[in-house]
Amino acid sequence: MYFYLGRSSLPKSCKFFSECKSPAVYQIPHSRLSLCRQHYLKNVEKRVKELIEKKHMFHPDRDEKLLVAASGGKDSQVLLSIIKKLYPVGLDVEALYIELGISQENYSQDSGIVARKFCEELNIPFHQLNVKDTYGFNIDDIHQLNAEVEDRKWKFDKDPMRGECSYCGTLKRYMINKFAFENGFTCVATGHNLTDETTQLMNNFFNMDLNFLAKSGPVADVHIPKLVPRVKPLFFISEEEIAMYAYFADIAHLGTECAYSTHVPNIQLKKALKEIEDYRRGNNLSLARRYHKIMQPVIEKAVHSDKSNDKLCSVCGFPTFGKKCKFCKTIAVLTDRFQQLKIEL
Ligand SMILES: Nc1ncnc2c1ncn2[C@@H]1O[C@H](COP(=O)(O)OP(=O)(O)OP(=O)(O)O)[C@@H](O)[C@H]1O
Repeated sequence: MYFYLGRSSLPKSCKFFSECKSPAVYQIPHSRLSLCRQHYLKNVEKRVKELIEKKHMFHPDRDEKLLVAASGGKDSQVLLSIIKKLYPVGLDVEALYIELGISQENYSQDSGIVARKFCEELNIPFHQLNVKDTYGFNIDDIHQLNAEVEDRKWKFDKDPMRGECSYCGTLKRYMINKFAFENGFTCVATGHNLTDETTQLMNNFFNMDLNFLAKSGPVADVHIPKLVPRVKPLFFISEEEIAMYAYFADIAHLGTECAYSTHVPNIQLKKALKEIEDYRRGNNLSLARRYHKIMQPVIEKAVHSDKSNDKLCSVCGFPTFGKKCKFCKTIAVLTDRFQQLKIEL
């Protein structure tokens, strides 16, 4: 079987230095290189390894402890598998799943089961945290709060309600970092891919959000006390390539999309970038590469992005730019609104 994917016709045999006579199964979108199954898997692993090494993300020879944020989706499942393949021994790797309480289509429960099972297969210690057990409410509750606020036509001018995805992102980022810091991890890896990153890049660009533009990249938060450095080893691998990797390597993952994420504006942006990619092949990869090489350093300098911020939140003691961190402010505001609207949790 091979994948044509609407591109120019796929040569019959693998083009891996003309050494391989196996049938080609997939053509790498940006380079048009047609490869057999085995060489395609190797090609992706090699590109991931190169980025890990170039950016000094982690290495078995250093005394490090890596935490992979595992969601059960294809990106983090592929990431777990590649890390274990590249570093079968010597690297201390564990995984963390955050149970967010998204019940539609059993999304959260199934995601946790898939992630846990795969970690057991790979022999990676697996941890799970539950948002509701920790903070008293979950994403379903926030969804209900949003609906009630809209029904009653309430307005909070100072701090308007945001979409579920925005709260979800704030909760996940905070909980993952807190767990990593308190358990001695030296690095957190997530499955963010090229498609996620270019979509976010364009979103930040359209908003002219220079602070976010300055921060974007495969490595983040290296010099901030109590913020464990975050790395994205799949930064230059597209969503399509990851889906193909998962298929050819037979990696189990949850195919369902979160029901709350289907209406976010970024979805339209992602579609637009895909259309551009269809007639300007390699656009996303060159956008990400050139942005980080040419423009990001200029923007970083212009906004004096303070990478050495050492302020700590007056409530939780984790990093912040103001007096209170965004997470503590969010928790306080939401707790207050659940009480005002008498929503049972
Ligand atoms: N519930 C979760 N628990 C732990 N980590 C998570 C969770 N959700 C997302 N992540 C981390 O954040 C990354 C990006 O998540 P996002 O929700 O954008 O999903 P995605 O791009 O579809 O990735 P995936 O295919 O891995 O779900 C994931 O790859 C994973 O590393």
